[in-house]
Amino acid sequence: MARPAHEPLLTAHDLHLSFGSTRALDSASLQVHAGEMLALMGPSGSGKSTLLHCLAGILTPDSGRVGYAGRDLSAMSDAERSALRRTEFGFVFQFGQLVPELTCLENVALPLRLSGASRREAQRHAAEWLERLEVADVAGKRPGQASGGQGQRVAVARALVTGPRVVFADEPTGALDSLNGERVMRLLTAAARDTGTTVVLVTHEARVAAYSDREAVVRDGRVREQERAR
Ligand SMILES: Nc1ncnc2c1ncn2[C@@H]1O[C@H](COP(=O)(O)OP(=O)(O)OP(=O)(O)O)[C@@H](O)[C@H]1O
Repeated sequence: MARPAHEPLLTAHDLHLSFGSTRALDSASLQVHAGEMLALMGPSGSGKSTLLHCLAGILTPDSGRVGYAGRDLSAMSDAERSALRRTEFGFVFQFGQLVPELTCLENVALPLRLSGASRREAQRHAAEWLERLEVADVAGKRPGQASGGQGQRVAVARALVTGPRVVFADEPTGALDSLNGERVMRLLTAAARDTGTTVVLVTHEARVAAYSDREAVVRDGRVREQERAR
């Protein structure tokens, strides 16, 4: 059934999550609309990554509800949640998401291969995405032979190659110098806008958040400032 256009694509409602005695989320609520790019900001340890992981169905909150496209993530089985992550979501992290033994091309082709695409088709599509992210020259290299900035652009290509509806990015430029960080953000933003992909981004850098449509500030496990339109 089609959802009304104004309904948010992703919602977190009153999330609580503790790790032992650490209260990581304390009544966190958030809404993300289809096609928007939202930056989660806030001090270190405030709960940004935990909130991102709950929205992406990687972590299950102790209480509260995460909704995606009108479905309740907490009501799904583990298998349903992992299928959703594989088919609808893409991920970019700060470090280590590429398989070191595979070439950059094979890394980008991997999610397509896992969804059943032929090797040839997957590699053709992967090569297009490497081109788009301006890293076609590292296609045959292993990630260890690429620079940090190139590696992150390969990671963005890998996150987008399956045509996800949402990309979750946790400090995607955190390990890069400012020039490379800007380049990753420029290309990620352009690709997301072209394809209408929703992006939820965790960053502590204002110049990275400046690429987003909207910023939400997480403090003490709660979203303190939301809907601050840019
Ligand atoms: N797996 C875990 N086990 C125990 N404590 C955790 C775990 N993950 C997060 N925490 C704690 O939960 C709180 C929130 O962590 P989280 O990583 O969400 O913060 P953050 O805002 O993303 O921080 P940073 O900007 O430093 O990455 C912190 O106090 C952190 O130490």
